[in-house]
Amino acid sequence: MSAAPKVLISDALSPAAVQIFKDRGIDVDFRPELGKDKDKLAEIIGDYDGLAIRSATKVTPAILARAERLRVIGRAGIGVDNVDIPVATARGVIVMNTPFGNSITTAEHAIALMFALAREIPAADASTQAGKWEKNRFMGVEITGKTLGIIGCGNIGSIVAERGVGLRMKVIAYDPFLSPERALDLGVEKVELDELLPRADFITLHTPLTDKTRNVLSEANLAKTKAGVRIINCARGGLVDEAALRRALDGGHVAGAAFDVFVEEPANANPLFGHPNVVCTPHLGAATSEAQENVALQVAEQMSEYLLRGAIQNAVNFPSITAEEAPKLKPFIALAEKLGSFAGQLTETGITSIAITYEGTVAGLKTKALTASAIAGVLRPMLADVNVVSAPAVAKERGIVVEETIREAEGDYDALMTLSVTTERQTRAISGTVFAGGKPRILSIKDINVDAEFAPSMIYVTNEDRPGFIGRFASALGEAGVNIATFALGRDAPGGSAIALVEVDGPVPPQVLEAVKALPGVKQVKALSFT
Ligand SMILES: NC(=O)C1=CN([C@@H]2O[C@H](COP(=O)(O)OP(=O)(O)OC[C@H]3O[C@@H](n4cnc5c(N)ncnc54)[C@H](O)[C@@H]3O)[C@@H](O)[C@H]2O)C=CC1
Ligand SMILES: O=C(O)CCC(=O)C(=O)O
Repeated sequence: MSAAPKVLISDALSPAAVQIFKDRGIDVDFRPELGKDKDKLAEIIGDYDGLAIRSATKVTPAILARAERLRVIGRAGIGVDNVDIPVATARGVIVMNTPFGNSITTAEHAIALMFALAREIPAADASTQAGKWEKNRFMGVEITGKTLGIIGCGNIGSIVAERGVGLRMKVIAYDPFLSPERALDLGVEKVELDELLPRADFITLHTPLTDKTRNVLSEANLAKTKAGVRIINCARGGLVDEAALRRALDGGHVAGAAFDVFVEEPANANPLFGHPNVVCTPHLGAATSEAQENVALQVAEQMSEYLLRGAIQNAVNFPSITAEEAPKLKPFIALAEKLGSFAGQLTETGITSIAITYEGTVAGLKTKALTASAIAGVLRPMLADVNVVSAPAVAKERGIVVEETIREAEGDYDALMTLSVTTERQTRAISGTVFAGGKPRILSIKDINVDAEFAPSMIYVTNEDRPGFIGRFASALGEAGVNIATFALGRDAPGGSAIALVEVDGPVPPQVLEAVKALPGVKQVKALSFT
C-alpha cells in the first residue's frame, strides 16, 4: 500500500481544513508561521505532496525548485498572484483556488469602505474617542442617488453592483467581458472606462492584477475622474498608481480613498498613509469567519479529492475533472499517453503539430485532459520532466500547434483515439482504443491495421511486404537470444508497405536492431518501451 499523501498548511487557514485532511486520511502539518519564512519553507517543502496557502506564502521559483514531490497547491481564496503559475505548471503542479468562497465577504468589505469614506467613520471615531466631539468637522455625503463606477464586474464586482442597486445608487460598470444580458440582469449600465471615469462619484475596483489592469487608475486616468470622486480598492495593490493618487488627494481633486490592498504588502509604509481622507485596512477583504471557514473547507476538500481520487476542481492550470469522471478517464489517459509515447519515440526531427481525433464514447469525456496526456506522451522521450499539467504549455512554448477534433458518432469501435504527429519530414498517425478491463490497445499505425497491446519492450519494424521476411526476422531475434512474446503484423496491400510490432522479453540490444535493419526490405527498426 502506498503511503498517505502529505500536506503542508503554511498560512493562517481555518483549523477546519486540518480536520478535513485528517478525516480523509491525509497527513497534515499546520505550520502557519512558514508563510513568512521562505528559507524554512524551502528547506521542508520537498517532503510534501500538497501545499495549502492564503496570501502570505509566496510560492516562488526557488520554493518550487525544492518541491520535488509537490502535486498540488491549494489557495484558500481567489487571487493566485502569490504563486508562480508558469513555473508551477512547468513542474507539473496543479494550482487550484476557491473562486467563490470569499466573494460575498469581500464585496461587503468594499461596501463597508464606501460608507466609511462617505461618512468619514474612522476619523470621526478617532476624534470622538479622543474626547473632541467635533460635530461640525464631519460632514458626509449621501450614497443614495450617487453613481457607483465598478471596474471589473466578475464575481465580486457583481455582488457589489447588486448591493449598490439595493442602496439606490446608479451603477455603471467597465468590464470588457461583461455581457449586455448580464449587465441588464444586474441592473448595471455597461460603459467604457473613459465614460466611467468622469461620471462616477465612487469608483470601486474588482479586477485581478494583470498587465492590462496594472495602473488602470494611472495619473492620466485619475485626472479624468469627477472632482470629489472617492476611490475604493479591495482587489489588488497595483491597480491604482498610489503616488499619483496621493497627489490627487493632496490637491483636493479626489475626496477620499479606501484601500485594503497595496503595491507592497505587508504595507508598513505607503504613499497614501497619513492623509486625513484615506482609510486603510490590512488586506482584510476576505477576513470574516464565514469566508475563512468556506475557503478552508473548500480548498481542503479539493486538494484531498485530487490527491486521493485524481479529481480536479477549480484548477487555474488544468481542466476540471470530477471524481465520477476520473475513473472513466483513467484508461483513456493511459491510452493517450501511450499513443503519444509511441509517436514520440519514433520522432527524430522537430515536431510542428499534434492532432488528436476522438470518436465515439471517448468524445464525450474531458478531451482537454486526454490531449494534455497525449502531448506529454509525445514530448516525454525528448523532455524527461514534462507531465500532463506542463505539456500543453511546453508544446506552445516550442511552437507546436495542437488540434483537437471530436466526432460523437461511433465507427467500428465504441471509442477510438487517433493521434497524428507532423514533423518537418512526415505525418505519422496512430490509432487505439481501450478494451474491456481498461487495457489500451493499438489498432493502426500509419493507416495500416495492426492489433497489439503496449508492452514494456517492443520492436517496431517497417518493411516491404515480401515473402520470407517474417522467418528471417524471427531467426535474427532467436539467434540473439531475444524471446518473442507476441507478434503483430499489418500491411497496406499485398507487396506494399508492412509493419511488424513485436513484444519481446527484456531489453533489445542495439546489435539486434542493427541485424534486423540489415535484413532485405527493412526500412525502419526501432526499440520501443511502454511502462
Ligand atoms: N481584498 C481581498 O481580500 C480580496 C481580494 N480579491 C481580489 O478581487 C479581485 C476580483 O475577484 P473576483 O471578482 O472573484 O474575480 P473574477 O475573475 O470573478 O472577476 C474579475 C473581473 O475582472 C474583469 N476584468 C479582467 N480584466 C479587465 C480589464 N482589463 N478591465 C476591466 N475588467 C477586467 C473580468 O472580466 C472579470 O469579470 C481579484 O483580484 C481577487 O484576487 C478577492 C478576494 C479577497
Ligand atoms: O486570504 C486572504 O486573506 C486574502 C484573500 C484574497 O486576497 C483573495 O482571495 O484573493
